[in-house]
Amino acid sequence: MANDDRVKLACRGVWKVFGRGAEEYMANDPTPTPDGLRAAGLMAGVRDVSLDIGEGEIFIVMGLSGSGKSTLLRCLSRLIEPTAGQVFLDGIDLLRAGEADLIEIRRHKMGMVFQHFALLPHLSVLDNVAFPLTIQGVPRPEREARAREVIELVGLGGRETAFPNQLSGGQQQRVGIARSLAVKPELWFLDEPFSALDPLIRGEMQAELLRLQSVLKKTMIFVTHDFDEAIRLADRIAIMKDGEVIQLGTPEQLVLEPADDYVAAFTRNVQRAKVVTARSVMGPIRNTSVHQIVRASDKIADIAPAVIEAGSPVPVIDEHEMVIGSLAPQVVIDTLIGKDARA
Ligand SMILES: Nc1ncnc2c1ncn2[C@@H]1O[C@H](COP(=O)(O)OP(=O)(O)OP(=O)(O)O)[C@@H](O)[C@H]1O
Repeated sequence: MANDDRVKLACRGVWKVFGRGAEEYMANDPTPTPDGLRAAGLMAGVRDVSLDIGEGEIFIVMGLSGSGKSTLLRCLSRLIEPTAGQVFLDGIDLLRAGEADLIEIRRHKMGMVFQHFALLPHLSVLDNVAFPLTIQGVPRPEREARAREVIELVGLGGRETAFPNQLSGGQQQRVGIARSLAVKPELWFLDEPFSALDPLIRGEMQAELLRLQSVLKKTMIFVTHDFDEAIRLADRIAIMKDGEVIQLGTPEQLVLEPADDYVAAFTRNVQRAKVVTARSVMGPIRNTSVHQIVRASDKIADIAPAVIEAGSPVPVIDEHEMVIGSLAPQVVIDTLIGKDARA
């Protein structure tokens, strides 16, 4: 997260320990080892996680099955009660909110999308999407207008009267997304929302999500076990293993400097040129007569043809249009073929 970004959601020292007597055990030993817990018949789904998630950020939680992703997401949304730790939404301690406040916060500030969320089979697309507003007591004309707006937004305009069983899996997922957006959530939790879809539809839905985000600028916490999906969507990725966040960084940071073999195993098959930026591989400023120019934030894959075509080093500019380095065609080629250009 950039320094000047506002923190929307934060957590400090969050633990979720499963098993009878977990609270008492944690009260006696606030930093238990996995072995100690096992001996007591307990198990930590989430171990001591602290995060700051910026407003408008797409924050991905990634890891193998059983690593604790869903449990962390549920703790952050307080769908389940953490055993220890704090969660702050806009600086307010969510774990101290009373039941009534929590219902209000969930209804008005949080949206949730799950892999298998139940659309109501006897309700039309319009009524499914308007359903959360019905619960809020929003009058019919207003809730239908809002529902039509979000149905349009997710590309289902014209299908308002269809029933769920008349829609494809991808379309049903769009209805679920529209329904979660109907209440204009500030925080959007998505737990493996596209995992049940075939690869082609999945790719379309990822593109759709990025398009929606460019318009809506929600704070998004998105769980996936698919690293390709993570790097396509993420501003930052938290990698989880055995309940812990073992690395947190941009896709580029994870690919260039994986913290350990577990992270490296995810990044191995990633096309480096799709995540590495000019800033990471550029050389010193050079005098050059080339007319081409690239931005420090440009991905190598996107600028490769232009730089190779230029035939000699191309100036690199930052967000203030200042020249901060140069990018040589050979470095671009090395990145494209997966050779570590920084070596
Ligand atoms: N209610 C529960 N009681 C006991 N153990 C649980 C409970 N819920 C989750 N766990 C355990 O906590 C660990 C983390 O589970 P979690 O569902 O968060 O993993 P995940 O990374 O989301 O996995 P997946 O990708 O398979 O959904 C797992 O070992 C799981 O068995």
